[in-house]
Amino acid sequence: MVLSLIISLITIIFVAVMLHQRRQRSNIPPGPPPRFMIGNFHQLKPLWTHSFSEWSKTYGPIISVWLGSQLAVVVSSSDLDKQVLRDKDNQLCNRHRTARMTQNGSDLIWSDYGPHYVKLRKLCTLELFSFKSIESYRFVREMEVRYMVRSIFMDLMSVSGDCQKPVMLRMYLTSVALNIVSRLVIGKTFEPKEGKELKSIVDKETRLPGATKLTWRRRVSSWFARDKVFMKHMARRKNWLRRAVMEEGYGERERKCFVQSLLVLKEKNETSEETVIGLVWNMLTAGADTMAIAIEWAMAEMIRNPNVQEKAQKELDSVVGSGRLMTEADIPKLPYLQCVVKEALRLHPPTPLMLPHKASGTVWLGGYKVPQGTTVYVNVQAIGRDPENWRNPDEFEPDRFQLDETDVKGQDFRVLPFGSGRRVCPAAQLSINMITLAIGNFAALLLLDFLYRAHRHGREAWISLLHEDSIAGISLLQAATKVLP
Ligand code: HEM
Repeated sequence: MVLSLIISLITIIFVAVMLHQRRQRSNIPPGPPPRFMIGNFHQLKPLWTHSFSEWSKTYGPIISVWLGSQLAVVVSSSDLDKQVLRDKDNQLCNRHRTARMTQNGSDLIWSDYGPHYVKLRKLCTLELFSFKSIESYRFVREMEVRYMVRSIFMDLMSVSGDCQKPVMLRMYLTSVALNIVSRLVIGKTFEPKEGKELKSIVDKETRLPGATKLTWRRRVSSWFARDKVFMKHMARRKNWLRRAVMEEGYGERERKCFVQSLLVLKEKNETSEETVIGLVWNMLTAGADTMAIAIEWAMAEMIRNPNVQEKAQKELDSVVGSGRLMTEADIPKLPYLQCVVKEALRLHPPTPLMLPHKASGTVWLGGYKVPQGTTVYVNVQAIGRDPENWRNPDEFEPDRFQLDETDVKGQDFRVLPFGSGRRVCPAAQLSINMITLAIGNFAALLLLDFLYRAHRHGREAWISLLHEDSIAGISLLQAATKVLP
């Protein structure tokens, strides 16, 4: 009797769940058939953007993907990204938070759109990313880039004899980007020991559940162990931030910095320690890798396309000459170099799926239903390569940007490396300045000297440009590029 009651109850619950799921799935965009419980996890490649782009070819520019029981909708056309980021931005500007790693939304990146978010965004815009603030830190960027070019050069010179030791640009780029962001945010650079610990924390974070580079088996198994793993990781991250950012004599920084303004707000009880720590973490993690990846790709494409490199160098020669290094003041006079940066960001956006948005209510996109709570991804990598919008979309042709004043900061929906709308990257201008400055300095100085040196020594010279461990998911591994003429 009891047994048959239990069986009937289980059957009723099962049928109710199935009916609910079926209702949920009606009218949603098409997509690869999901499996019970795991959805499409088992089909996802380590770089999700690749799977999404392939599925879009089969199912169309708006697809459904099931991440376990969580529905995600991915859009891959400029018409649809306009709907997500402009027309229906107010219903799609919340964030999908996967774990405690996302600060429970007390920071800026993972906060839902609301009074807390608006307050933080305003603070960041005024204190960090205003025109005045960006200008006031110009000397820091120029100093750091020069220092980087000099250390690469010195390291190359120290390579002895026939040794073809590759130079890992990523190493220098990540450290220069981190130095720039940390000076901006906490008014100092990290000690080598602090920097090492930060790197180890970030590396660990990419291997935690929710990270994109896990196999589906590890993802599913770690899903169940997530609480314990997260708690341990978060405690480590918090301790590091407390030590490196908050405690160590924050009053004695080189100059006024963002964290000081945050701590004043905290003393007045206008913000919490969690938010201060969250914001600092946001900037350090959002800033360093993205800029490094963009510069690395721009360099890789210049070396793959000697005609582009030659044109950029000619422009630099005529504007900057050989007597000094390029500065940010030269950028307006270097239109071709600006096009090189735009083209690198079009073809290789460092965050190819942007950051996940969430539907705050039911939204209709392209005639399909997107239920409340759905995670929405914009595949900016696929959109930047859409043959509907771009001629020879897979080719690196900076000239395409010379014909018109195409914007890459969120106004033109065919190319959105920084996103668009309410959640657009607040550091777009800062990043563009930094990338242009870095490749201008590389192109003007490093490559020419490098070629000269290689030629003089009558041997091959190699720069290893890309490496495996890229957050944005660069698939080209260890591409050692031959640079002899
Ligand atoms: C090439 C460099 C960069 C690229 C391509 C990039 C790209 C992006 C993208 C695509 C988003 C998400 C937009 C959306 O969800 O709609 C974003 C958000 C964000 N980025 Fe960047 N970013 C870069 C550099 C930086 C730097 C240097 C910083 C800080 C110093 C930064 C801080 C942020 C923050 C705080 C957000 C969250 C904004 C919000 O949710 O309101 N980014 N970025």
